[in-house]
Amino acid sequence: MTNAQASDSELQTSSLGYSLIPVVNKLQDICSQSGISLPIDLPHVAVIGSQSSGKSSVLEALVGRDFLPRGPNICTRRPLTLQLIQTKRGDDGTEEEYGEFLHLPGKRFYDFSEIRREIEAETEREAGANKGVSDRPIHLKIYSPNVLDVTLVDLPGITRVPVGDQPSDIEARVRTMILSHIRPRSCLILAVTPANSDLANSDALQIAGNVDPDGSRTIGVITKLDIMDRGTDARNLLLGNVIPLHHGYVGVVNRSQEDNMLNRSIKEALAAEEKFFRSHPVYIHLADHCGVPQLAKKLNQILGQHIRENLPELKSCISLQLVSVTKEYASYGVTKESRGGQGALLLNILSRYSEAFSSLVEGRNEEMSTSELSGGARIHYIFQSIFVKSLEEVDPCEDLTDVDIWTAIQNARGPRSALFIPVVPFEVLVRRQIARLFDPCFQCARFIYNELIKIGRHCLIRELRRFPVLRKRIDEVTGNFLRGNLQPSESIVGHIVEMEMDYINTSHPDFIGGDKSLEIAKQQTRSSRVSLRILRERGVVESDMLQASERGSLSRAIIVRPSANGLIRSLANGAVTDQGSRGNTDAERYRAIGSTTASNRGIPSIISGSDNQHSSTIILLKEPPTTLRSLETRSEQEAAVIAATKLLLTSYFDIVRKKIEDLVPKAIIHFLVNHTKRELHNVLIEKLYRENLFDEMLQEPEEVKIKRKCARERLQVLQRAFQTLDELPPEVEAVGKGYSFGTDPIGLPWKRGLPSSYATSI
Ligand SMILES: Nc1nc2c(ncn2[C@@H]2O[C@H](COP(=O)(O)OP(=O)(O)OP(=O)(O)O)[C@@H](O)[C@H]2O)c(=O)[nH]1
Repeated sequence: MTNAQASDSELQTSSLGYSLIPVVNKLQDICSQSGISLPIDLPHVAVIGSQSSGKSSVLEALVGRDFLPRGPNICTRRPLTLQLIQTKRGDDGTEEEYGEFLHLPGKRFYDFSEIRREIEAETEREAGANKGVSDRPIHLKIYSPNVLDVTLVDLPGITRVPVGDQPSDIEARVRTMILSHIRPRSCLILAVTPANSDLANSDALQIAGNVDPDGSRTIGVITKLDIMDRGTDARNLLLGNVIPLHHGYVGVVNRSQEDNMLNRSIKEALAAEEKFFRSHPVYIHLADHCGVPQLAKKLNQILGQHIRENLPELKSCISLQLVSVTKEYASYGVTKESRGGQGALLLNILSRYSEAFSSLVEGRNEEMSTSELSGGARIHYIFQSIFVKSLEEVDPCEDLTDVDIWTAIQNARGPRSALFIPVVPFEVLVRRQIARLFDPCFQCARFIYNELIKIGRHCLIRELRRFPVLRKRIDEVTGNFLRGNLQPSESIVGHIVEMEMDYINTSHPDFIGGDKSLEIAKQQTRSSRVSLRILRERGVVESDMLQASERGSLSRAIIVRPSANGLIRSLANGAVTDQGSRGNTDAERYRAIGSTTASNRGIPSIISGSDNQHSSTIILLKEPPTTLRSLETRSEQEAAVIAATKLLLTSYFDIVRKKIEDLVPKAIIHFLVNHTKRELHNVLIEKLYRENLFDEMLQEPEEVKIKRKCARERLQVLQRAFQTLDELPPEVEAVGKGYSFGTDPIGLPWKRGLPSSYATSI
């Protein structure tokens, strides 16, 4: 190693933050690659002390550059905020270093002595040329690849006696100015005291004590050890025996005024300082407390600790990113190139699809929605709240009028009159009502089919996004299979209804039976007629009601005259009418009949013969009409028969309804739902697991491939970042003396290391 190299390295190691630069660089790389902004805001370092105590000299030595005005007659009269900004080295390794003032934006100072001149000039612009002091800071940024991002503040020195343009309260003003800079907890205080003054009366320590009474952020710096009285030394001061300080003291030897005049470089000054301490009989034993490099080390430890304290936050940021990128990466699934791998992947997907289908149907789905019903719950809803509920609302006599019932009874009776309820019309009517159940049953099966289609589409929805061809084929196969299963379900559902229609089991224990129904019906008819009569007597029944209730008796007395087509119809006893006289509704029909009879009341034309000479010899019967309909008017007995029939219908329909409500869902579950659930896996494998289809099935869109690649790269970066944080060099080890700006790292998660799930090789 040459001398020049050696002194270069000495200079570097004595620089503030030098040892931390690689660590911070690493962290910055981690952050920029992970897309996180570095959550570390290093504390700023303020240098305070009495005038000419050597503050600027200490600062320069720490930065390793000559750029500050120094000298017995040149003092700091405005705060100087020096922001060090780390820049990247050029690709060819070049190191560009320059300064820029806030008051001269865009102007770069590559010559550091020019920076010094600008500081002096700017000080004069604001504070005048005659010792005046101003609290308006000068902002200087130094850009260099060799610095740590940290801010240093050089403050005017404390002075008691006003000189030049200084106001009489100069001491108070400077103290206020210093306090405003060092009060924030994030400020690290370098309290500079010259060794040739009384430490017990140190201005720096006294002011620092105001804002940092426990000394947790103050470092004592003793300057001018080289010009102490002969025979005295600062041993006790440096060891903290005079005024103890949490972070202790460091003694330094800066360039003297003579050195300045001789233009001694910092390098030379450092070498001289080292020689001084090494050759001093007292200080040689206090190596930890002596020299600018030692001061830089102490500061670096404190800054390192600060970085360390911020690591948990950085680590948890990276951790969060790791979780989300791991998830994203997993969502793109794995790719398989070999036939075997493809086959296994396809099999796996088909199995999980079938499993997901069953889970959704059975309500075992892990991603169960809490906002709406899904899967099996919807099937249950369709059965119970739609199908069963609708069936319960069916009125078995809804579209059966009394006329319909009576017509059926008459037809079944044939030419005879019957005293009891005939079985045939009941069966005809009940069958007709049961047949109404076909539609809701088929609809129910179709609803469930639609639900199963939806469930199928919902299975592996995310995973299959990357295999659009496979998704389409799976949907096709599932759809076809479901359609195939719908057929037997509909068929069995149809059979269930048909079975009910084919055999009307009037011996069913729950069936009301003919006798009982007639008895109840008679009671009902009688009581309704009685109440009708009472109402009529009270004048409550309106004319329409009266008309309706009296139709029976009226009709019995009516003999219908020929209608337009000349036919004569007897309405008595069985009440028939022809098509021509039939109105649209029962009421209209009745009115039409009434008006016809009004002009023909009396002797029917078929027997009157008054306008026909030969009528006494020939009795002409009119042809019966093509359509014969029953009238609404009936005797009490007949009304009871109708009511009884209705009771029978309702009773029997209820029995059938209960059975259908029970059996149809069972049939649909068995033939459609469960059969699909059981066989879907086999069907999918049979149709889709073909080696010649592997490539086609597992074809991914280009977009997915790109996204997977990006996610993998980000994941690798984050894993590396996580690991790097665990392997930070000892520069960021905690300083034993407990300097702290806040967070206590003990027990925080950064120590736990890389979660095993992220450590999986990609
Ligand atoms: N011999 C010797 N001289 C020193 C030492 N430190 C500083 N000096 C000299 O003391 C004088 C003042 O030094 P500065 O660094 O300007 O002190 P300062 O505290 O910044 O001064 P103000 O800004 O005016 O308050 C300069 O001439 C320095 O060369 C030292 O350790 N030994």
